[in-house]
Amino acid sequence: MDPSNEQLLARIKELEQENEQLKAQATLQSKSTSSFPKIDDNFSLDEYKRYGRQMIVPDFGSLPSQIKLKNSSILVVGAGGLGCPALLYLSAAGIGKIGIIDDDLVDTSNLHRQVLHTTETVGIHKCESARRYINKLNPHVVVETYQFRLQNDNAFDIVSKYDLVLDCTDTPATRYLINDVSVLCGKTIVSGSGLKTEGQLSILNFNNKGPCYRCFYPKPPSPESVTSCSDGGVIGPVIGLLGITMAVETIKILTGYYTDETFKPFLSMYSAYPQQQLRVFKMRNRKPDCAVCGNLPQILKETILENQIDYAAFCGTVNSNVLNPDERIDVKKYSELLNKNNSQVLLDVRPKEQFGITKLANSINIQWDPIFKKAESIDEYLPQNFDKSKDSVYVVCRYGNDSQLATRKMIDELGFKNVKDLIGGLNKWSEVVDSTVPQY
Ligand SMILES: Nc1ncnc2c1ncn2[C@@H]1O[C@H](COP(=O)(O)OP(=O)(O)OP(=O)(O)O)[C@@H](O)[C@H]1O
Ligand SMILES: [Zn+2]
Repeated sequence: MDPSNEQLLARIKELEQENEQLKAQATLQSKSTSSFPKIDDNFSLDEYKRYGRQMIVPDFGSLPSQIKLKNSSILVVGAGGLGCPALLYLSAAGIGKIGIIDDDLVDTSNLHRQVLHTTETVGIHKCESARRYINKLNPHVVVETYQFRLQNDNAFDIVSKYDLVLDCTDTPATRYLINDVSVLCGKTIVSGSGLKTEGQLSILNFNNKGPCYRCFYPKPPSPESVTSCSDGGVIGPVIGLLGITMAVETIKILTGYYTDETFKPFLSMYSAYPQQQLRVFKMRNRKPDCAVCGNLPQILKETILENQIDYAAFCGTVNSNVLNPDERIDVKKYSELLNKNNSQVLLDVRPKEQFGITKLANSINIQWDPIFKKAESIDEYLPQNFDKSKDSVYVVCRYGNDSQLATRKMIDELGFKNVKDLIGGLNKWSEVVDSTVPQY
């Protein structure tokens, strides 16, 4: 397509989206001001009816608890697999103000678990997609959205505006950032995570007295250990269940069910396979010498935060100095090379489940982890007359992170002289060379 037409179509799509947002806001405003007049100091008839079934549950705490929810504000970091179900139930429950921060756009691969987003909202900001859903579900909730990443330079301003923070990001770097900033701002954190068939939940810095994440894990892991692109996937309802339990705990905290006396730090772990299991472990109290929540003077704590790793650069990409430029190859160049000569070895270092979904022709699959642990096994898979000292090997993975680490290892430790990493992996291949290769 002519590039100017493409730009025009993209602009039309943007304008259509803006138009829809304006219409939705206008409808909402007219509804929330005129359709639901208050019948007392607190609620409209609609709200009494809407929240009645939870108000009558004795543990919930009746009308006073519902009023507390209405007067509460929460910040949900990440409108993904954990954030969507948490947002769904918390907005339905009647939290007064909900902030959502996420810089990502809705992708088709999100839809099996990120239940506020729909096929219709693919391509738009997750924040906006979530806001639309919540507005339809419960117009009494005020939704504030931040369509960018939470990072060092904005975290204090944003976190300090809310009563409680839900960490729904599941990324190690952001987990430390949310922890440190929330502790310094005195906010309780409800934190969740999930992978494959399992998940965990904990409450951190409860009432600014409970233990924080650094009481258990004082230092962030090294960038290399968290930038693997073999992400392992997750079963939708497993992460959904964790998001919902985060909503339950948030309600208990905001309604005052837990007190300083009754709250005991815990970590709950859910496994779906082979049989459902929920285990709750007691955790220890605050560590007096914790660098963030311990008994250090405030000024020192802030210095600790300032001197931390660059959170924005921490996630998503392997250190750019893992490989030299001559140890990497552009996917386009590699495809041209293939057209001339088809004899080089292409090593695919993804897990076998992913290799089973899609692969490039004539590739050999040896997963990055086993290569790392048991390097000699690579030789068994190579063609018989393969000469490590001169023959070429190209290494590919899903996004191009693991392949860099594998390439480094093969050159430094395994005696390969001619190894190159395919920049950007299969994803890039699908974008640039062959769009029939599915991105999953
Ligand atoms: N620092 C951050 N600030 C704002 N949002 C964040 C931050 N870190 C992560 N997120 C968001 O948290 C959400 C986490 O969602 P989830 O773990 O389900 O994965 P995803 O990134 O959507 O999916 P996939 O891994 O398939 O691309 C994402 O939408 C991501 O953009
Ligand atoms: Zn601590």
